[in-house]
Amino acid sequence: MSTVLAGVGLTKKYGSTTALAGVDVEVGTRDSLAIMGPSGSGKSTLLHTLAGIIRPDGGQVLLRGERIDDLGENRLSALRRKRFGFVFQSGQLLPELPAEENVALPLMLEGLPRAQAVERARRWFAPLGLDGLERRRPGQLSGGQAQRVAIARALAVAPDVVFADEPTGALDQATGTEVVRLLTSVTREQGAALVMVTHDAEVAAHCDRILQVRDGRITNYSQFTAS
Ligand SMILES: Nc1ncnc2c1ncn2[C@@H]1O[C@H](COP(=O)(O)OP(=O)(O)OP(=O)(O)O)[C@@H](O)[C@H]1O
Repeated sequence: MSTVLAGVGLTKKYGSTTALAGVDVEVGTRDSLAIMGPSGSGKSTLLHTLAGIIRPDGGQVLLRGERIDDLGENRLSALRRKRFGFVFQSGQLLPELPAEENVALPLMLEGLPRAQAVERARRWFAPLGLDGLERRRPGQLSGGQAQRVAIARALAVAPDVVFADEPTGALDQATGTEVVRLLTSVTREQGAALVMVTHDAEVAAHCDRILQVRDGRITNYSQFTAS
């Protein structure tokens, strides 16, 4: 496995609460990692630390071998925009923009002219089963369709890593399964790595590996060979 993103000896405290107590983790190209664990165990802190949103107190985050946790805020936010994609539980699409413009937005932020960005964005609709929904606004989409638009938006910039925080949390079981199946397969096809927090074991089972966190420590690392 060629490592894309690694966390080495990550620690984070909030006052007297230890959110991360020395975590080592890595993900590779076309690799997917699910982070599971009880409420308050440190899952979100770990995801946000790997994504350069939270700075660790100790340890390092390395993207393709280069340290990113000590970059200045401007460089770090530019890096997040270009090299990472994000899928949240819900509510991340801009309600006033059609789906295709929501997907095009990260490309426009990178300086691509609007027409080209929308043209590139449209290519994502068929692979994600969204054909014909390009001009719908988020309020005119089902929860599952909106999450698929969010996946397209996360992948539009061809990121190294996609981070997903409870991406199926607002969906029913069947829709959630369909969304996670697309998320894992499309991310893999694009050659990106996927890091996903979920409390749902069925959703986690779509990933190559599952990491269990408790009290800020990894307690179990399981690997699937047949995914
Ligand atoms: N900004 C913060 N300020 C203070 N304490 C925090 C902060 N963020 C997280 N914590 C604490 O750090 C610990 C880990 O929190 P974290 O959100 O990472 O857990 P989690 O496993 O994602 O939980 P959940 O499943 O409930 O979302 C918890 O005890 C939490 O209360």
